[in-house]
Order: sequence, then structure tokens, then C-alpha cells
Amino acid sequence: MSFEVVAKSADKAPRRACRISRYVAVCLPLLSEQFVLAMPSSMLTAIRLEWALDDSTITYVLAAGTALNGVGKFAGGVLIDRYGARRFLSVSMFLMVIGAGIFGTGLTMALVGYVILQLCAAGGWLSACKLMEQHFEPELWSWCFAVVGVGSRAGSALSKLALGSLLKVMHWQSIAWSTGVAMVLLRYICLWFIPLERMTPQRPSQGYTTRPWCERVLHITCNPSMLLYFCIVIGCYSIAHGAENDAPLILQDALRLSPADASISASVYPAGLFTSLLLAAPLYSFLRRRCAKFALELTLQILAVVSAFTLTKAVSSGWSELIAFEVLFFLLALSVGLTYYVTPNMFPLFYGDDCAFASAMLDVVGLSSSFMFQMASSVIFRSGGSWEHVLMLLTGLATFQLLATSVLSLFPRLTPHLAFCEAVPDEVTNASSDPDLHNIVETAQIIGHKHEDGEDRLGV
Ligand SMILES: N[C@@H](Cc1c[nH]cn1)C(=O)NCC(=O)O
Repeated sequence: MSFEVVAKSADKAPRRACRISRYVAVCLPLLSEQFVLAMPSSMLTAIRLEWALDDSTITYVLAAGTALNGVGKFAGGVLIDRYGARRFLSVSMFLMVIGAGIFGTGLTMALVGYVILQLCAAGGWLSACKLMEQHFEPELWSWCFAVVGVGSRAGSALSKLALGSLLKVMHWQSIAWSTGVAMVLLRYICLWFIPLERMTPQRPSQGYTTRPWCERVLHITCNPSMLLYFCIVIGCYSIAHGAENDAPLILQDALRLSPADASISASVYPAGLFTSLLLAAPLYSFLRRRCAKFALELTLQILAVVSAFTLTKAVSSGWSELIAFEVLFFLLALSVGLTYYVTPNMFPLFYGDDCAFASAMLDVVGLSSSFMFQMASSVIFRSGGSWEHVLMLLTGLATFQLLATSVLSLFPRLTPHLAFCEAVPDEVTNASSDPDLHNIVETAQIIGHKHEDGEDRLGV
């Protein structure tokens, strides 16, 4: 082996390590936050027994948690754009250590700890968005979202499994304190991985960071692309959250399963989401052409409509085969995973300096719609409806998401963040993996867009 070859491969190793550490930096904060955030719900069975809480109190506390998470999203978006993800995470993860500690003190203080955890954990996803925008080229954003999704799922699954098992040998308060101690360590590791300098050229800010917040909100939301992405997240968040919550109940009612059997069988749904992150998301990133990406996304969304519709039929016609329900829930999760974790989330990154706030807006719309879906389900049941009607609503939402995506696919100007798919000639991207060359091409595209659209690329 010549000296040059040895020198080249020696040179590749640190570059590979650097690339891996960038992915760790993006996904580890959300993984850590999901781990700590899932702790209160893992402790719920023990707390309910100790304080004799009734189900409606628990439902109210959980709903309040979702609302607090929404408030945290807005605050997180503003603070991350202003001070950066690193500084934000440094403070918010420290506050989560305190939140977990206070949660472990018991009684009313547990509620204070819960509020702190919900508010601070809201920034994990937004920090990931900010870090992606600053440290990855747009071509890699879909990979990153897949990695972040895997991290998020792994964090909450690990928490439920590990902390839930610890309940057999430890009191829930000691577990809460231990989670706080784990967070000290995780905070240190996260901050160690997050790069200090941005690694991609600065995307031109939409220039609104210093303007009044209502003007920023209008600027970010009132454009055709964002409005269509709002329609998409209304559909996919409701399906992703609604089906996950309802799957054990539907299985229990349709097949007369015991609570334990129903929860075990319903684990096929998170498994489907995970499979989607491992298969559909990498395939989406691998596809180079805009039309191929949309073809995959639309195919999966058609599959979501078909699975939701068949589930409705299965419930209304009284199917009794567990395997049929398992396959349908798996397909529904598999088909919704790409849209829930990847595709709409790439658009807010195009706002450059305002990207965390724009991501927060998208997330709040998605979370609110899944909250509304849960409310609508309870109204359906109170007015004499059944699972069949809830699943019909779910089918309608899947169709709504499919229509909005079809409109986006028809107008390339509505998806400026995918411009690299069409505008970068294959020879250029094939010839070199040199990030500098990519940056030059990308800057040229940005200038091209500016030239076409006037100063504001989103046409507002
Ligand atoms: N708040 C959400 C953000 C999001 C967007 N798309 C998917 N998730 C979040 O962080 N969720 C974590 C999760 O695993 O669902």
C-alpha cells in the first residue's frame, strides 16, 4: 500500500468520526429529553395507587401537560433562534434536572416538577431543527430527521422499559431522583457533542428576528407552502398520536382481549413507526429526484387511507382475526411515519435564522390538531357513536393529508427546500462530495431563487 493511500484512509477516519458526532449532537438532546419526559408517565401507576387518583384527574393533568408543552414550544422557538441551540439546551436540560428532582419530592411539588419538565422538554425537537439547519446541507436534512426520530422513539421506549422495571425494586421518588442524576450526565455529553461553530453557510434570514412577534408569526404562517404543510401535519399528527392511543382500546373492544393482551398486541403500532424510520425514511433520502420523493410519499399516504378505511370496515363488520388488525395497524404506522417524522419538518428549516420558531409553529398546529382529534373522539362516544365513527374521521384526515401533499407535489415553487433535487446537476453532486462545492451550488441556487422571486423567497 502506497504512502498516499495510507495517508488518505488515515485522513478519512477523523472525518467519519466528525460526521457521526454531528448526528449524535442532533439526536442526543431529544433522546435525553424524551427519556426524562416519559418518566412521570412511567411512574403513573405507582402514583395513582399511592394517592388514590381517579381517572378524570389523571386525564386533566395529562391534557394540561400537552398544553404546557405547546407553550414551551413557542418560548423555545423564540429563545433558540435568539440564543442558539447550545445555550438553550444548557439551561433547559439543567432545569429538567431540577424538574425531575422536584418531581421526586412528592405530593403537590410533583405537579411543579411536571410543569417544569413539560415546559423545558418542548425545546428538544426545536434544538434538533436548529442544529440541522446550522450544521447540515439540505440534502442531508431527511437523513437527520430519520435519526432524530429514531432517537426520540428510543429515548421514550428506554424510559418506559427501564424506569417501569425499576418500579419493582425502587420507590417512584427514588427513581425520579435517579432520572435527574442521569440527566446531569446526559446534559454534559450532549453539550460536549454540540459544535460551537456553524458548519454550513448561513442561509439568509427572513430578517424578522428583531421585528414584533405578531409580524413574525404572520410572515411565517401566511404563505401557501406553510398553509399546505399545516394541512399535512393536521392529518399526520392526528393519525400518529390518535392511532397510537386508541390501538389498545380498539383491539380490546373489537376482539374482547384482556387489558394486558390488548397493550401487548398494540405494540405493533410503535413497531410500525420504527420500521418506517428504518426503511421509508432512508429510502426517501436515497431518492434524488423531487418527483421520486413525492411518488414515495404519496404512495405511503394512499396506503394510510386504505389501511384506515379497511380498519373501519374491520370494526364495523366485526372481524375477529387478531392478525388482520395487527397487519392493518402496522401498515397504518408504517405509512404515516415518513410524513410524521420527516417530510413536513424540512420546510421550516428553510427560514434560516427563524427556523426554530417556524418549526415551533408547525409543531403547535400538529399537536393542537391531535388534541382536537382526541376531543372529537370523546364527543363521538358521548353522542352514541362507536370506534367505526372515530376510524371514519381518521380516514378523512388521511385523505386530507393526501390531498394537501398532492397539491405540493404539483408546484415545485411551493417546496423551495427541495430545490437541490432538481437544480444540482448529477455530475456536480456525483463528481464531488466536497461540502465546499455543495455550498457554492447551494448559494447559487439561493441567489437564483432571489432573482426569480424578488427579495423574499417565500413570496410573502
Ligand atoms: N414535538 C414533537 C415534534 C415532532 C414532529 N414530528 C414528529 N415529532 C416531538 O418531539 N415528538 C417526539 C416524538 O417522538 O413524537
